This record gives sequence, C-alpha cells and structure tokens, in this order.
Amino acid sequence: MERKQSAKKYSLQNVVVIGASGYAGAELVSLLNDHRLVGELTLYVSEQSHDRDKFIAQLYPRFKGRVDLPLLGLPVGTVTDALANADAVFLCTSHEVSCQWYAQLSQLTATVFDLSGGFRLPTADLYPRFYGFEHPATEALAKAVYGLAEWLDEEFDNARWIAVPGCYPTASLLALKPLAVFNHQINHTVINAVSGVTGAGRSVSLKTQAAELSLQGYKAGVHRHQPEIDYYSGLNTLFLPHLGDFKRGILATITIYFNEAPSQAQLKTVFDVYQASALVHIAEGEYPALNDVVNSGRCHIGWHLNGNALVIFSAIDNLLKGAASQALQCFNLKLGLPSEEGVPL
Ligand SMILES: NC(=O)C1=CN([C@@H]2O[C@H](COP(=O)(O)OP(=O)(O)OC[C@H]3O[C@@H](n4cnc5c(N)ncnc54)[C@H](OP(=O)(O)O)[C@@H]3O)[C@@H](O)[C@H]2O)C=CC1
Ligand SMILES: CC(=O)N[C@@H](CCC(=O)OP(=O)(O)O)C(=O)O
Repeated sequence: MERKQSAKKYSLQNVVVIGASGYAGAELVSLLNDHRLVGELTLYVSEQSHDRDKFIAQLYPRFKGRVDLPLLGLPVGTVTDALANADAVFLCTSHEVSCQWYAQLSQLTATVFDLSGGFRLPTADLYPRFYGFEHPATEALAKAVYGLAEWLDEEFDNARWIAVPGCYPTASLLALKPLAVFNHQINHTVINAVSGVTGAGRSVSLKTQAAELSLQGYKAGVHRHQPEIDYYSGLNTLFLPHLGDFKRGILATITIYFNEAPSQAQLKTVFDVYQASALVHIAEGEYPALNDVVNSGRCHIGWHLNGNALVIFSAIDNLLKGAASQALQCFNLKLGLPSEEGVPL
C-alpha cells in the first residue's frame, strides 16, 4: 500500500528529461515546470532530432509564456554537466533507448525514473519475445524497482532506477492488486482494455492517422503488457488491448471468474485499501468514464459482483496516471513529499 515517507530533502532538485518532446515527456515537462521543488530543468531529444534546438513551446503552443526551455540534442551515453549534476533523470524514450542509457546513468548520483518498459520485466529472456530485442543490461533488472505508486514497498526507498509501469498495466493492476488474497480462488481473468491513440506516441504511423482510426483489437494475449500484468498481479490473465478513435485515456474492463467468489463484504474490505488515497477512487456499482479522468492523475474504479464473476472497470489518463503523473508520484515519494503533490486532480 502507499508509502508514507517522512520529508527527507526539501532542497531544489536539478532535473533532466530525456525524450521531452514526446507525448509522455511533454506532460512531464508541464508537471515538473510547476513543481515547487524543481530547480534547474533541462530537456533533451535525440542528437538527430528534427526538433533539436527548438523551444518546447514551438511544438506545444500551450507552453507559450509558461515553459521557456529549449530541446537540446543529446547522443545516447553522453554525460553532460546537466546529467552529472542531476538529482533526478526522467527517461521518456523508447524501451531500447532507455536500455542503452543504463550503463552511463547508473553511474551517476541521480535517481532515474524510466517511463519505458526497458526495466519492468523480471527476467531478460522475456525481452526478445515481448519487446523484440535482447536486453543489454540484464543484471539491472533485479535492481530496478517497479513504480506502481500506490503499491510500493521498502525496496523503493533505496532504488536508484524506478521502472514506471505501463499504461495498460497501471489501469489493470490498481484493480487487481487488492484482490491478491483471493488469487487462489480465481479460475481465470480477462482484461479488455481500450486506449486512446496518444498511447502509441507522437511519431507518425499509418495506424494512428485520423482516417485509419476506428475501434479495433490487437496483439491478443501477446502484447508486451501481458507478462507485466501477470507478473505484478500474480495471475495468468488474458489481456486484450484495443485501439480507439479518441485521443486520451484507457478504460480497462476486467472480468474475474472465481471458483468460489468472495462475498460483497469481503470485496468491500479489500478495496478499502484505497480509502485514504487522493488519486484512486473506487466504488461498488459505479461505471467510470474516460471523461472523469482525462487530464487528471486519478484512477477511477467501479466493481460489480455477478454471481461468480467480478467485473471491474478501471479508467485512467494514459499520459498522466499511465505515465507522467505516476512518474511524478514516484519522484515525490523519493523526496518524502505526499505522492499527489503537483499531480492534477
Ligand atoms: N504514450 C503513452 O501513453 C505512454 C508511453 N509510455 C512510454 O514512455 C516512453 C515515451 O512514450 P511517448 O511519449 O508516447 O513516445 P513519443 O514517441 O511521443 O516520444 C519519444 C521521445 O523520445 C525522443 N527520442 C527518440 N530517440 C531518442 C534518443 N536517442 N535520445 C533522446 N531522445 C530520444 C523523441 O524525440 P526525437 O525523436 O525528436 O529525438 C521524443 O521526444 C515510451 O517508452 C513509452 O512506451 C509509457 C506509458 C504510457
Ligand atoms: C495505443 C497504443 O499503441 N498503446 C501502446 C502502449 C502504450 C505504451 O506506450 O506502452 P508502455 O506503457 O509499455 O510504455 C501499445 O500498445 O504499444
């Protein structure tokens, strides 16, 4: 359950964002720019980026008059002064690029908050199958700590590399983790989840063009989030992702078939784990909508027991709770701040 840490260091932090021009990176820049404990903020894109040396407000006009920072080009592995002096580095890069950075960044004093999936899985053998590449830093997988912000344990306190969870796994795991005591009673679990198109990132591709958008499933049971959800839930689920024709948000509809279902009262008790949480709202009988959570760092969960089937709807903003604001929660907790500090409610 959520870690309540005592305040440790309330000094201004030097912060670096690598991959700052992407969808997740830009959300993070917005949050960090307004954070009271962020001092120096340095933004990087790739060395060969078309956006190199532009100001981020040129890409995102909503930053005009608010965030006056350039996007600097950075070759992978080059340790600049900003990196050497950083207290925190956020990697908003692809899985492969995050992995390539491990050797250099792990030598620095900064804590790394990696938004990619490069360090989320427990063993290297899963990477070729689910990510399509051999993991270059297999020993690091045991050191990285999974940053599902409401479910951190004491390992988080000493970790220097935080693997911020994926967007679909965040929506799924916040619903599934309270049920762990009943896992042995579960027969099977199916997760149907629909994501907005920003989940695919900012780079141009045919499937994300407006004219192509529809509502369609993909990678049934073989998506890279399948092993992530299973490992951190302790279940063997069937994960069925879908791409929707909207911009932001994920709605995961989770159906759990029990051999012997817990009672309504038992379910209420386990879901009460979020009672004090500022960011996770859970209620029996509710049907959360994306409109309730888009542009907010909250997760809304509604549950319904129908005989031996428990149906749980879980809604998040993929770019916030599914990426940037969850990373900010981890940053806050490392500093001893309340996890929701600076997170849009
Ligand atoms: N979008 C989402 O909903 C979520 C995304 N994530 C993860 O967050 C990460 C970023 O995702 P997203 O923002 O969608 O991706 P984008 O494609 O929108 O952004 C990627 C960013 O990385 C930069 N970049 C690419 N190569 C390098 C490099 N070698 N060095 C430095 N910067 C580089 C890009 O800029 P340029 O190419 O111009 O250099 C861009 O700023 C991914 O790992 C993704 O899986 C996690 C949860 C949710
Ligand atoms: C709609 C869409 O394409 N979503 C992406 C997942 C989002 C993401 O960026 O993946 P991580 O959470 O692992 O970082 C996908 O299915 O590949």
